[in-house]
Order: sequence, then C-alpha cells, then structure tokens
Amino acid sequence: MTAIVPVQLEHNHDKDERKLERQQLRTQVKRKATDDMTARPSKLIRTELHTFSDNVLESSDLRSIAQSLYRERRKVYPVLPKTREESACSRCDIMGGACGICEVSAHLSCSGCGKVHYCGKEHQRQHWPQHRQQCQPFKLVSSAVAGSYLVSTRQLEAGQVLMEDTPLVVGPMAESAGVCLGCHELIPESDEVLHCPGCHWPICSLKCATSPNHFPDCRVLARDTNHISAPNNLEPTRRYEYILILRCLLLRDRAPSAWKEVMSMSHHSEQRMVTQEEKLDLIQIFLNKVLKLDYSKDLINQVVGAVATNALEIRTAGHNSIRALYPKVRLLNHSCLPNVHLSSATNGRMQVRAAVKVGAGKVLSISYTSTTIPVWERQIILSDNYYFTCECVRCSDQTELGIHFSSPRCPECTGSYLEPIRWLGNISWSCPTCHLEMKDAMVRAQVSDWLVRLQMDDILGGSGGNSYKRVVALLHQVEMDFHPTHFIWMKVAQASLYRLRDDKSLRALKLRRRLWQQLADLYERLEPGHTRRRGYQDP
Ligand SMILES: C[S@@+](CC[C@H](N)C(=O)[O-])C[C@H]1O[C@@H](n2cnc3c(N)ncnc32)[C@H](O)[C@@H]1O
Repeated sequence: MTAIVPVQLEHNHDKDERKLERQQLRTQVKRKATDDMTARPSKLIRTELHTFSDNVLESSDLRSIAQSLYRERRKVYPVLPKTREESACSRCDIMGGACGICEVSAHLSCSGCGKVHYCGKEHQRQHWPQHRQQCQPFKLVSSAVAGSYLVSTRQLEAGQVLMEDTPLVVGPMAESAGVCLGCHELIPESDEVLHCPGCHWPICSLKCATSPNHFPDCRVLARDTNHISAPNNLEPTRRYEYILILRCLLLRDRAPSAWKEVMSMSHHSEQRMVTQEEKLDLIQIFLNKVLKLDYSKDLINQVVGAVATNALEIRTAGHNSIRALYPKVRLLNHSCLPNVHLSSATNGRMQVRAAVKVGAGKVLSISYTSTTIPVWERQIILSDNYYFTCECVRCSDQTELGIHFSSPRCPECTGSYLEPIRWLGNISWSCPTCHLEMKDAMVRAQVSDWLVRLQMDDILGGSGGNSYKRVVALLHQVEMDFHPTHFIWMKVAQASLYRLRDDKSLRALKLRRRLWQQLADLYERLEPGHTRRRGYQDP
C-alpha cells in the first residue's frame, strides 16, 4: 500500500546569511586552491572576501574554510609512498622524497650522501651551507660477492672524521677470565669470588648487579637455579661466549629496532651450520634447556653468525677487551691495505676516520686480520671466519706491493724472491727469474724453523755474550733467506731492537736507528697514514 503525504516544496525557514556566505566563500576558495596549489590559503581567502560587499563572517568561519581548503588540496596531492621502493622515481629509479627546501616531491638527491632530495639545482645550492654539516661522504652499495659496504662519494682527507657510531650491544669476549657482567672489567683475584645475588655469575661489586648492562640478562640467567652455567672461579672460560649471544637474542623483546639491525647483519649461517654444528648444539642447550628459553636452532645460528662476523673488539676504561656490535661500522668491508682508522672511547663510542687520502668511489675498508701476518695466514682467517677470499690490492699482487712480505729468497738465483702461483688451496711458489718451483710446504717449513728459532730464546733472549755481534749475524742470516721486508725479517728486527735496548755504544745506536727507520718504512707500506701501528694518536 502506498500512502500519499503532502510535502512543503518552499523554503519558508529564516535565511541564515552567515551560513550562506560561508558556504559561498568555501566553494570559491576550494576551487581556486586546487587551481593554484602554491598560493597561501590565507591570501586566497582574503582575495575572495573582497568580492563580498558586506560580509558577516567571523574568524571561526575563516578558520573552518581554511581547513576545508587544506582537505581539498590533500585530495589532489600525489599519494605518499609507504615504502622506499614506492618512492622510486618512475623516470630514473632514484628513491624520491620531499625537497630539502620547498618540500615538494623531488627525485634528485644529494650525490654525496643520497639522503636529502631536491626539486632542482637551485634548491640544492641553497641548502648546501646547512646540509654540508650532516652530509656523509660515503654511501652504501652492494654486490653479490661482497654484500653491502661503504664507498666514498668524494675525496677524503687523511684524518677526516667520517662517522661516529654507538654499540647496539656489548658483552665479554668469547673466552675470558672472570669478567664482571656489569662493568665488563676483569674481576680482581681475591680469596672469595663475589657472585651476583640474582644470577650467581661473578661480579666485582653489588652495584654492578643492577647495572643497565647486566640487568636484562640477570633475570634470564637467574632461571639457572642450580647454577650449572655460572663460572665458580675466575679462571679463563668459554662460558662467557654465551653472554653476548643471549644479550642479542633478548633485544627481540627489549629493543625491536636494535633487533632489526642485528637481524640484517651478514651471518653465513648456512656455512656455520655445517662447520660448527656441535658448538651450536651446546649454545641451544644452554639457552633452551638451562635458561628455559624457546629459540629455534635457525635463529640461534643466525645470531651466533652475526656476532662472529660483525662484533669488534674494544677496550674498557680498565683496558679489558670486550666485544661490541655497531650498526654502521659493521658495514666496513675488509682489505689487507685498509684506508680507514677506528678508535673507540671507553664508553664504546666508535669514531671512524680516513687513515689516508681516499679518492671518490673507493671502498672504505678496515683489516679483519692483522696486517703483519703472511698472506696464507690472512687468507685462512678470512675464509674460516668470514667466508670469503680476499682479492684486495695487496693480496692480488704476487709481490704484495713490492714488499715480498711472505716470499722467500730464491735458493737458485739468490737475487730474486719466489712468488706464489696461487694464494689458496694447493699453493706453489715460483721464481720470476729462473722459474724454479718450490712447494708451499717447503716455504712454510722454512718460516716455521725461523719462528721456532726466535722463540727458543737462544739468540736474542739469551744473556751474556756480545749482543751487538749476535744481532748483526742474525740479521745477516735472515736477509740470506728472506727479503728485508719479509715478516720474519720484521720479527727479527723488532727482537733485535729489544736485545740492544741497553747497549749505549755508538755502533749499537747506529744499528738501532737503521732498524727503526726500516721498520717505520715497512709499517708505512703495511698500514699507511693515520694508523696506531705508526704511532698515530687520535686528537
Ligand atoms: C662485517 S661484515 C661487512 C658487511 C657485509 N658486507 C654485509 O653485507 O653485511 C663481513 C662480511 O662482509 C663480506 N666481506 C667483507 N669484506 C669483503 C671483501 N673484501 N670481499 C668479499 N666479501 C667481503 C664477507 O661476507 C664478510 O663475512
């Protein structure tokens, strides 16, 4: 059934002049606002108000109109990207962003750091005086072989500070004598070891039991109510290895952004799963059985790998060695000829400086091993612990940049030095002059003999006799076998300086001066620039 109801078709209510005027003005400015996106809202409203002969609007009306104007403009603004990938410019694939000056969407970015965007050259120039303070002189790049790493974006001067970094997490070395989990200093020997009242691990004072370093892990370590894992004495033990791993895993709930960083670090867990399965099983028993946690083996493996691959050794105020994970410094790749110098303050803050003048586009690198060990030792450390073969300028040059640091003298033509045919695997050595070939085992046996001889203490360490004559004879012998910048020569020269330290005769002083000079030249070639080995002190 349909009911017919009479309706009033005429507006017979009172006209609201103010409302009507507000509506009219709103419609006009909204249209103008989207026609000209750069005009200031207040200016637009003022201009339109002039078209009203006698307006009755109040300031609250104008505010509400301005708000509608913003809402209207927002509808026509481009959609804001939700991810970095979405923000890539469709024309050039560079990640876009708001211009550092006018904030319009911009696809050009600072070529120095790539972090700030500009709508054009003019605004980039305008922003430079302010941006130069923050602009990093390096950028992050990646490759299939070397992962993610930092590359200079402009020329760097020796000593220039490149960045500072704060550790995400710190902890004891994998093997350590009794170390306090609160202050990370070695605990002094005493009759009775002080144990943390919460978790029973050794500490140096009750104050350290509640230190922010130890507090989060103390609650978890306390689950080991039978004190199976806590060291009973201050003897060196590998139990401390678990602490940094536990602290990293606890970041998952305590500090999600730091956890995300740890998860993004390279870890080589597939290789580690094969070579270190037994060790991983022990860590899993400690975490999941003793501490009653619930971490999967894969996750534990990843964290163990991230720590092993990325943790750096730093010193506490009391000179104890501990380990720390840094979010930015860990992106420095390795080279046996490093161009970057690290120095950490006692609070763990790390400063990264250019060690030498570095051109634009160069990989920023530190050495993961020692620069004063022979090539085969460096390569073994790198492949066993970091899972790569070093192909830096020093390793890929058979003479190691002319210093023959690992090569013996050719026994046939004596004026030349053997060069390795391959660095890894089945290495053999060959003379570039007479082409004599020598097996790696023989080269290494000669080096081992010398190392034993140096340790035996009978030449350099022994007392009595004429030190000067013995040192001269030894230097002569070593130079018969090796190049005068070979690492065995370096060891003999260092030991000779020690042996002659109290000989004040003129000939001894002259010899010491010559050896110091030769060693300084060698260090300059091994670690050029602002490096600790060459006595460089951070300002
Ligand atoms: C501390 S991380 C450095 C950052 C790493 N590139 C990443 O992507 O996280 C160490 C790892 O980087 C890689 N790496 C470092 N230096 C390298 C080099 N010179 N050549 C090849 N790979 C290198 C190795 O995989 C190594 O285990």
